[in-house]
Amino acid sequence: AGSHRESVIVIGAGISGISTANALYEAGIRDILILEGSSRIGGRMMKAEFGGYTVEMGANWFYTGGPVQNPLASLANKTRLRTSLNDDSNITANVYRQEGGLYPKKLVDEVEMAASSTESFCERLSEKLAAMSKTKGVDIDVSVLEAQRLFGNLPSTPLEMVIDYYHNDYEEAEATTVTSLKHTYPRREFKDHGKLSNFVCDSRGFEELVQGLACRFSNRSSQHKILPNKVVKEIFYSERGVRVKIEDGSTYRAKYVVVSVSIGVLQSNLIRFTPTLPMWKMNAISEFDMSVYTKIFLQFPYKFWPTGPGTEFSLYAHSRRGYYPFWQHLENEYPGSNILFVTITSEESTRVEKLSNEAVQREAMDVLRKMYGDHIPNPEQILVPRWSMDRLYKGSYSNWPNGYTKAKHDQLKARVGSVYFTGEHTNSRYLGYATGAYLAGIEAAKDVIESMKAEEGLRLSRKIIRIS
Ligand SMILES: Cc1cc2nc3c(=O)[nH]c(=O)nc-3n(C[C@H](O)[C@H](O)[C@H](O)COP(=O)(O)OP(=O)(O)OC[C@H]3O[C@@H](n4cnc5c(N)ncnc54)[C@H](O)[C@@H]3O)c2cc1C
Repeated sequence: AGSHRESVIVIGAGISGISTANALYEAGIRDILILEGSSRIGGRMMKAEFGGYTVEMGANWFYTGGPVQNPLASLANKTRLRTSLNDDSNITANVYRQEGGLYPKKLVDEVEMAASSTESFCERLSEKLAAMSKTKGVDIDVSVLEAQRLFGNLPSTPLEMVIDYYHNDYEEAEATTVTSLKHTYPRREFKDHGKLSNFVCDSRGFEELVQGLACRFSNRSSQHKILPNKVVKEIFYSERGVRVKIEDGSTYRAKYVVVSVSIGVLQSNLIRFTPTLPMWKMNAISEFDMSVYTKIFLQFPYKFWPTGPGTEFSLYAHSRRGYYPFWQHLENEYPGSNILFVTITSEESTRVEKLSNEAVQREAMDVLRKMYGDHIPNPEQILVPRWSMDRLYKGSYSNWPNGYTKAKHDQLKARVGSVYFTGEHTNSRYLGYATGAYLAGIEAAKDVIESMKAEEGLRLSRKIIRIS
């Protein structure tokens, strides 16, 4: 390897990298090389076999029912992905107190109503800030928590905190102190694509959708290649092109490189750029936020939780915000699987991901015994994904922090010479979501094609000058 020069090298075979390659292929570009650090395609769309069932360690949901067709839904249709519609409309009936026992639904409904009006206020304030920023020509923003304070509804009791968690942290996987109001509210993903929550429960996994995209171009007759186990450690770039160095000692050359690794990986020192990236680029990278979202799966010898309509989701209210707060059972998707999973995020995630499985199980079981009583059995299996610890991800997905301007985000996705950037974090509308990653891939491919055309034009005009 190394002597042949490709047109484009794509780093990463997650949905954005594969989407880039597919869009380039559709534009007629044939010599593309995809270098993937792990042994598989799919990136953060990642299944796991757990207790005889397939669960999703990464992306799990896509949203439909809105005015804009979700491109992921069409891809899911093509692959005939098995999904189930999640329904959280009865969640206020399933909120547990720290010491056990359910809160009265009426009380929770009141807190939920207050949280919903806070959310409406946040949406209105966000639109006002956007308008003000435009007229004044400066980016004016506040954090979600500051907006709540302005509205006069700062959650403080365990019940208020867990409902607020469910409205905010559960979506952004980050604390409300960090998250930008203006770039988060209203949530475009739901406004555009809809609020129908399609939960992927397919033995081929959500990643099958990425496989399906890759199949379009990576057949034997095409020169597109996807090479697994190629961890990129250095990118040399100049006017003439790029040279990409792999940990295994191999080197690949191309005219252009598209980097699709997560913002967490860009913030780490896994990939060295030579020459060093300019200061504006490094600042844009280091000031963005990578959140952590952890789904912990537990399989039990038998069910001890309620099943049937309206039982799918439960909340656990603890005085420590975000302590094992969000529970879901898989009885609708996989009847008889006896699987529960709990979602934790941000600081709790980074804390828990450092613990042993045994320690996590002890904490989770203490919570479940508060919720369901002392008699319940220990799980037979536990699965703890550790996204923040994995050097190929360094977290779960990006989050737009308060104070980060649109101009800075433009710099985050801007190319540096022949180095292009894609990935979910580069899509300003649906960042964090797999849909955003897919669309980001198409955007990056367009940018590369434009450069190719510009260069072709330059070459042609030089020729014309020479002839005349
Ligand atoms: C726990 C969790 C839950 C989520 N839930 C949802 C959800 O329900 N719905 C939703 O829409 N989105 C969800 N997401 C987000 C979604 O998974 C991502 O937005 C999307 O998959 C990102 O795709 P990507 O191509 O941008 O990045 P990635 O999938 O990270 O792809 C980048 C690829 O680059 C590779 N790589 C990294 N470093 C190197 C290197 N040095 N050399 C070579 N290769 C390298 C990685 O292995 C990876 O395959 C979730 C994510 C997580 C982690």
